Amino acid sequence: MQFSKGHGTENDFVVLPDLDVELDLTTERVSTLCDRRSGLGADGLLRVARAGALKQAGVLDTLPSGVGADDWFMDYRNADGSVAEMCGNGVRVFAHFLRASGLELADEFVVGSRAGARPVVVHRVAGATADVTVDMGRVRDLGTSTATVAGTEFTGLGIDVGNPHLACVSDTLTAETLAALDLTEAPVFDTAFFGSGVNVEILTAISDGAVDMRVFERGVGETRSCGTGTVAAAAAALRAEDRTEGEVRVRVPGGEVTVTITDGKATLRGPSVLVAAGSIDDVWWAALGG
Ligand SMILES: N[C@@H](CCC[C@H](N)C(=O)O)C(=O)O
Repeated sequence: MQFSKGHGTENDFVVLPDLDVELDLTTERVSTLCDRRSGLGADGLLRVARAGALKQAGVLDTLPSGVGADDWFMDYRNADGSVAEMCGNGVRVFAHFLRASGLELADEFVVGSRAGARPVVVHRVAGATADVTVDMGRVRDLGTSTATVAGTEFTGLGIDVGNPHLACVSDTLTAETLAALDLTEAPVFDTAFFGSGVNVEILTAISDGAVDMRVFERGVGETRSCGTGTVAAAAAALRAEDRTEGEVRVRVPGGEVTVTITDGKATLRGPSVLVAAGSIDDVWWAALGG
C-alpha cells in the first residue's frame, strides 16, 4: 500500500491513493497510522479517489453539492479517526499530490469535499514544494460564543467554512503573549452552540494586514496550522474592524497563508510540501482491523 507524506504550513497529512476504494479506513487504522509513535504520524489522513468511486463503494451516501462523479474527492479523516467535512491545508496538499504524481495534468481542477466542491489553482510545482490557491466557498457567520483556554475566557465569532470554527480575536494579545498561551488542554466551549464540536482559533487583531493565530483542532489537538481556521480567523479579524471584505495574511506557528474574502466567499493561498513517499506494511495494516 503506497503512501505520501506532506504538509501545508506544517499541518501534516498521510496521503493514501486508493482509486478503487479498497481500503477500509476504520477509526483504529486511521488513529494508529496518524499516531506519531505507533504509526507514520500526522494531523490527518487524505484518501485520494474519484467522488463516484467513493459513492459506489458506500463511503459517500450522496455526492456533495457541486461535486461530479468524475471529480477528485478528498476523503479527509482527523488524527483520532473522525471524519471532518473540510480541510483547507489538506486540499492544497491533495492538489499538489495529484499534480506531482501525474494523476492530474491540469493546473486548475475541482477537489470535492464533504463540504462541497473546492476548485483549486496550482500556481507552481517546484520539486517537493507547490503554491496553491483553494476556493474555500462561503463563509457563514454563526454568531458570538466563548471559549475558555487555560482559565481565560475568550469571546469569538462562530464561523462555518464547511466545518465549524470559533475564531477569537483579542485586542490585548501580541504575537509574543499568544505564543506563550497554554493550549495543551482542549478549550472549553458551549456544546449546545457547537453540537458537533468546534475548532478554536485564538488570534491577534489585524496589524499591517496580518494576524498571528494559534488553533486547537477538533479531533486532533493543537496543530501548527489549520487552513479552514485561517479563513475563520481572517473573517473574524475583518469583522472586528467592521469590515466584511479584504485580504489578510495569517501567520501560524507553521508558516503563513493569505486569505481573501470577497462577497461572502473566501480563497486561501499557501504552500504545500511533499516530504516522503513509501509503502505501508500490508500485514501490519490488516492486523489493525476494524
Ligand atoms: N486542519 C484542517 C482542518 C481539519 C478538520 C478539523 N480538525 C475539523 O474537525 O473540522 C484545515 O487545514 O482546515
